[in-house]
Amino acid sequence: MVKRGLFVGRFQPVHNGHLKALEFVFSQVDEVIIGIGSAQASHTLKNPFTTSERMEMLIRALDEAEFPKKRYYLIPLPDINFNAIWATYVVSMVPRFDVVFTGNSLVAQLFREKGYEVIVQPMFRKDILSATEVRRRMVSGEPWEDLVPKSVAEFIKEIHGVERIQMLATNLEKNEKELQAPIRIPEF
Ligand SMILES: Nc1ncnc2c1ncn2[C@@H]1O[C@H](COP(=O)(O)OP(=O)(O)OP(=O)(O)O)[C@@H](O)[C@H]1O
Ligand SMILES: NC(=O)c1ccc[n+]([C@@H]2O[C@H](COP(=O)(O)O)[C@@H](O)[C@H]2O)c1
Repeated sequence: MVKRGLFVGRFQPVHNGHLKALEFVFSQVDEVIIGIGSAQASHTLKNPFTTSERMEMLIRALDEAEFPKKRYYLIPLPDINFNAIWATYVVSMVPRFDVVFTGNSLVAQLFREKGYEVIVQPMFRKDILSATEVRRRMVSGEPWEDLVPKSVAEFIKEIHGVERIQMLATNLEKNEKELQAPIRIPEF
């Protein structure tokens, strides 16, 4: 029987750390189930991209890295905000798997408590290879392209992703300023 591994991330956006982690996962199992976490979320500073955009990034990045499509499944996983039953919920949403690969300690704990084998995958340059850092650079106008696969950088440009994040940041700043502005009591 094929050995399947589960790997969950939000991929906001896909970066070279994810690719390194996935290379490791592909070296350990025959097939990889890639869960796209917080699938309901988009258009916020923490989760700027839609699930369909994140899927497209994964497909292009995995093509670029020459992982054959028949070796992976992409499955959107909306949050349920209910940690005690999250692992059971994931099991109900994806095909059978044998082992979980993660660097997220909560994900590791929730699956271990349900009796699953969990392998903590190695981290690669976490100081710069994190989606938080990619988004920070996009907002501040710093170069971010080297942190993501070439095909992902091209796709983000195609969909005007940087403009979207910068707009979200501007809107947030504007809303914060409005909230801080003194309330004017109209004169009667
Ligand atoms: N630099 C990295 N090297 C290896 N694995 C990584 C790296 N960054 C994230 N991962 C793995 O990706 C999964 C989490 O995916 P996620 O999309 O949330 O990444 P993230 O960069 O931590 O995101 P964010 O910064 O937005 O919270 C975890 O299993 C984590 O171990
Ligand atoms: N209770 C829940 O809904 C629950 C619990 C654990 C992880 N998750 C999700 O799994 C994903 C894990 O990815 P991160 O490593 O980016 O946190 C996220 O989308 C996170 O929201 C959800």
